[in-house]
Amino acid sequence: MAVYTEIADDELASFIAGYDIGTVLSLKGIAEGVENSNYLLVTDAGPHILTLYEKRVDPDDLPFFIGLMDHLASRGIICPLPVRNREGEALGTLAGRPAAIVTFLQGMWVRRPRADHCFAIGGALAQLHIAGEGFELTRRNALSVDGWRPLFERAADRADEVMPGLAADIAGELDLLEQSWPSSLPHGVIHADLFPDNVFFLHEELSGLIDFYFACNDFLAYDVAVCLNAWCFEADGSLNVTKARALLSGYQKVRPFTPEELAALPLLARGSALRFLLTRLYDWLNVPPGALVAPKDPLEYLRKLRFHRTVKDVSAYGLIL
Ligand SMILES: Nc1ncnc2c1ncn2[C@@H]1O[C@H](COP(=O)(O)OP(=O)(O)OP(=O)(O)O)[C@@H](O)[C@H]1O
Ligand SMILES: N[C@@H](CCO)C(=O)O
Repeated sequence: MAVYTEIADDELASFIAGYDIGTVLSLKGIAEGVENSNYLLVTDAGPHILTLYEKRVDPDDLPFFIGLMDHLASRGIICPLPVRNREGEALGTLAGRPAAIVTFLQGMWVRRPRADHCFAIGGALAQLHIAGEGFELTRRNALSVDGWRPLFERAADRADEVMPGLAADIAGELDLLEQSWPSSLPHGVIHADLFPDNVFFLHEELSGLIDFYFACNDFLAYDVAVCLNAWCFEADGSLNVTKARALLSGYQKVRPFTPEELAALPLLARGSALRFLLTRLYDWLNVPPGALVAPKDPLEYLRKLRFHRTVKDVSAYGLIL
């Protein structure tokens, strides 16, 4: 459960008094997520999500995230809409943290994605990439290749507590990725964290995308690589080729890959695996005292990384060249 910051009743009451959303009926910490503190806020106007932004969110990035949700929603992507207070502001301060209220989306995330879910998410990702065109703000991806070494350096001396030899394995991978990372591929706004727990389905249909707090400008195919890793592997660490093919086909149907993107995908998948290995490793070693959070397993991403090291081309992901 991710609730890092508790909210006092009087603070909540004065925060909500600035909005036209009625009076508070209940506020419950949400037992999911690891990044921010999320609450289900029910008022007599209905359910909302109240988010307090925590450590990994730079407050200067919040206008990008809020503006992006508005932009994408206006172009047909089903995502939370920031709720504005009477002064027209979507961002405020609550319990000493930057805070926002967004609309509540119906649906549930899928614990065990099937190939049809993967096909749907591929299509939705491509739609998101197209809908992101024309968004006027930009945000550098702080967790792309040039952010990995500084992150590793903050965890390196304790990495072998998680698994003997892990630090050396990561160091070798970093060297390789820094040398071979692509310098130009089609780019635009990416979600960068579109895991199953950030995608809702309702009655078997994709019903919404959430959690835009890693969104940034980067290679579009890197976002595909993030999804490939998050949606298409089995619990035992093996790739499910049927799911991978479904995800990539769902994407291509909406936005065909360029040959350069296809050629780069195995490397992008390695980079994406390393990115989540590193953030999970750091979080595993640095759980804040008293926080209600279950850190995620870094080694799941080491297994994915090792798989991609064996991949020669996208036929390993079920695509026919
Ligand atoms: N707009 C929304 N509508 C409905 N439920 C939501 C909404 N936003 C968040 N939630 C609920 O809160 C949970 C955590 O939200 P979110 O994924 O944004 O948190 P996070 O801490 O940033 O998580 P993550 O670890 O995925 O980065 C979601 O799994 C979902 O149950
Ligand atoms: N989706 C991330 C957590 C949120 O950044 C992970 O599974 O590591």
